[in-house]
Amino acid sequence: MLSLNNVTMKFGGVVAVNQFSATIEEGTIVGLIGPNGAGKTTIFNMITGVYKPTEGSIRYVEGKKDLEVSHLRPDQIAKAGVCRTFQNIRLFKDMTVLENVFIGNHLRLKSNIFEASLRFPRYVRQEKAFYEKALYLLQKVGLEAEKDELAHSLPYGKQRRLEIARALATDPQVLLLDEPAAGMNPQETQDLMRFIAEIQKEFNLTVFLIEHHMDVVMGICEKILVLDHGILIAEGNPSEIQNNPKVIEAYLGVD
Ligand SMILES: Nc1ncnc2c1ncn2[C@@H]1O[C@H](COP(=O)(O)OP(=O)(O)OP(=O)(O)O)[C@@H](O)[C@H]1O
Repeated sequence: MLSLNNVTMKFGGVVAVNQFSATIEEGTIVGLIGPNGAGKTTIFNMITGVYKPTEGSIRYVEGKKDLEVSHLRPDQIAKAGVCRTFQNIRLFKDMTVLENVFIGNHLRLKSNIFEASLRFPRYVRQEKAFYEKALYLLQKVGLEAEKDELAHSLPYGKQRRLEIARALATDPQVLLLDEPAAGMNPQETQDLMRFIAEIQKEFNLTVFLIEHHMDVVMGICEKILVLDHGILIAEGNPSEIQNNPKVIEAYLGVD
């Protein structure tokens, strides 16, 4: 579970996020929507340690873990099980599809550099397991046939899937997706929705996603949070959000 309590983020005079409180329950898919500049990506940046909130707390509780995320570095947060994709795709463009996923595993590597360079049995075993896992994830995202192609040669929709596969390779418990359907055509968007719902079940993930495609948000999210000018103006299930006058005025009505 992620719990944000009265979180505020100020950049100089700009209050990007203002006293934001929300809970993202374990095993759910939650959407974050709102007009451009509402503060959505800033919330992701605080959850992943890119920014430290000016005020408030962000707790990540799962099993025996109970962490104050705002005290941790981005790598510590990723290692604790919170992983993300970015609004602008950030792949290793000159690496192959398989290498991109393989690299995601390295967060979980147990061998040290000495064992790796001498190819100790423990390292070789791990490498083999990672290779199989990377292949499995590529098959899951429908990119097995492209495994040896360079990441930048893939069409946009497939690059987005690859980014998700790489994030999954880190064994996250919480997956943050920043506009996963951006730039996708309606068919790719439909496929992506199915895919997110599928991986959520299979890997028992908690998914928190920012998205402008309302069909994605309304189709797969159990709960939706609506942000406007850094303030949470509504929270509810898809039909509650679609019928909320404040949301229609701030966002849905003007789309
Ligand atoms: N590093 C920064 N320095 C200064 N201002 C920032 C910074 N990051 C974000 N902001 C400002 O904070 C506000 C919220 O931006 P943010 O990117 O979080 O919005 P968003 O809801 O994700 O928008 P979009 O849908 O366009 O991606 C904006 O006014 C933005 O200019």
